[in-house]
Amino acid sequence: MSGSFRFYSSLSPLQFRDSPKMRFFNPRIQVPNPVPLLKPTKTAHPRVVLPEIVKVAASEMPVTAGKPAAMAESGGLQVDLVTEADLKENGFRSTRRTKIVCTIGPRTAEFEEIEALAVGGMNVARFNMCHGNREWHRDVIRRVRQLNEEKGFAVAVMMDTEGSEIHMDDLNGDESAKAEDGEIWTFTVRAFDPSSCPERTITVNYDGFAEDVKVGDELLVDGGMVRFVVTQKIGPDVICQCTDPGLLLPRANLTFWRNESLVQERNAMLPTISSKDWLDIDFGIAEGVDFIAVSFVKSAEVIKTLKSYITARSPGSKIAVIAKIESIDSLKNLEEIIKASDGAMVARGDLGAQIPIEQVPSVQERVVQLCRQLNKPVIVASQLLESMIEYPIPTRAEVADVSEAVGQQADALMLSSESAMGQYPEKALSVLRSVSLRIEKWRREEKHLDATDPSVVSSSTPPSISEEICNTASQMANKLKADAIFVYTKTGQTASLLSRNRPDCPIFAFTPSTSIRRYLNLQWGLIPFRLDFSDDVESNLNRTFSLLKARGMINSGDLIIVVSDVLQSIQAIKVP
Ligand SMILES: Nc1ncnc2c1ncn2[C@@H]1O[C@H](COP(=O)(O)OP(=O)(O)O)[C@@H](O)[C@H]1O
Ligand SMILES: C=C(OP(=O)(O)O)C(=O)O
Ligand SMILES: [K+]
Ligand SMILES: [Mg+2]
Repeated sequence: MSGSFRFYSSLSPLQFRDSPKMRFFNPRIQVPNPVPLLKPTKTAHPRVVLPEIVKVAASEMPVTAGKPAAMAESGGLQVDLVTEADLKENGFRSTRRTKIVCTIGPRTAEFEEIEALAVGGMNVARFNMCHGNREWHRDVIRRVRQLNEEKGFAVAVMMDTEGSEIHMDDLNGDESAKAEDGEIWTFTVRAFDPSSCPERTITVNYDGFAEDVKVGDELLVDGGMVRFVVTQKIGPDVICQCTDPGLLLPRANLTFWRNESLVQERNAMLPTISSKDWLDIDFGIAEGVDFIAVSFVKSAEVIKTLKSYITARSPGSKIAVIAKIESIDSLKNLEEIIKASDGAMVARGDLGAQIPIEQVPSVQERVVQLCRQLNKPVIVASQLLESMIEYPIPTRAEVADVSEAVGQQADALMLSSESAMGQYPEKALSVLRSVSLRIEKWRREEKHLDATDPSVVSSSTPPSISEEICNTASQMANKLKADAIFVYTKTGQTASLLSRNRPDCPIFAFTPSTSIRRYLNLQWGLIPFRLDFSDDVESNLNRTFSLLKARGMINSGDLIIVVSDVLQSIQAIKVP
């Protein structure tokens, strides 16, 4: 305890303006407010003079075109090779290794709100096609693009499909409905005018609903937030009695269980990608999203189909396909699914409604490990900071859950309702950020004490040259205690292979493509920059040294391991 308070002792805790009682000492974790601390000092280099916490936090510092130049003048750095345009184009940088995905919703859809998330460290903005309409999504996605262009961010856009899940409809415009213990409710596929919908009646989106359920089945809303037992079936109406009361929310997901197992009848045959999803995918391709996350993937086939579809529709497109692991069927085919995909998401919300909840942590661990082996980025999603939808500070248990995912070295953590419709999106983001930085640092220190740490990744068979180069470069960087790895990469592949090794130092990745830059922004430890490569290798090196020196991210005398996928080489260089 004293350790953590010493760590933060020079900081003022956040001012909890919305909750007067929080102004007094609160034993729950104190989150440093990054903003006032991060102003670069005019006279000296932040990395040299600031205390430890600031040294870490300074990596989250937004750098605008003007500031580094001013810093550079006073610090005597040579920025002659770095143009203002380079600095602007490559705006905000952070050396936090764990990336953050934020779901954008009504609470975070305005330009200023998205900007606040980007400044707060959002790497990927996620759009859930379950909610809103295409016009809404189009407008907001364009705001993210505009922000990237104007301020030099590399926030990637992820579109998440609705999928063929069974869910309730929109509650006729009501925000929620309360189901009390013992009450009788009807779930039906009938359609009603909003004004004529009978009381305690919920319409369901899946036509086969009444055929699939049996009297005696348990009906779980949102994975068990509210429970019913089926007492009677009358034509398309399923009559249920409430056994666990609670709030019914619009479009809440429905599963039914028989003898303590998930019921999979005709609903198991629903297509993973529905007709509406295909239209959403066309929309995503047209809007140039960076990632498409596919809900309720059951097998590798659907991923392969989607990837061929994207290639046919948009040849040369770089849209990456992420498999959401949330369906019970996906667990049987995990390896093939992940191999076929460009990444995976542990979608713990629905996963916890499809398998017994106590099995979710082991599935998470398995998926994270498998993705690392197969060199695919992995996102741990849902309920990380659920209480922060309402409260400005997380529970200790939530902090422990976040720490676990960071300790597992997942590529990214995701906020859902916390950022989409919660009261404290920026605070939730700041908790993910500070917990990530703290646990990453702690893990590096622990590793140095533990000589047996087996963080070397196995090679594939047959071995590939780039994989061996990246494994060796990462080991070299660790052994020589290098300050950074620089990688010059055209396709991003070499950068991914370095990230997969989870080296101790940050990996600065330079690529000529803005879309690869955004794609790399999801991956652990990569700090991607866009840069036109010249044919002269020496000049590329000097330009990137100057660029990062001007930002205070490296210093003269630092040891850099340089990897290039064009030359297939490793070099160890001291920064001039
Ligand atoms: N585009 C949107 N429009 C309106 N509400 C949204 C939108 N995206 C997310 N939300 C809200 O945020 C909540 C959390 O988002 P998410 O986790 O993506 O969805 P779900 O709860 O359906 O799994 C949703 O239940 C919904 O209330
Ligand atoms: C991320 C998830 O998917 P969605 O929010 O789309 O239900 C989940 O189920 O955890
Ligand atoms: K979804
Ligand atoms: Mg889901």
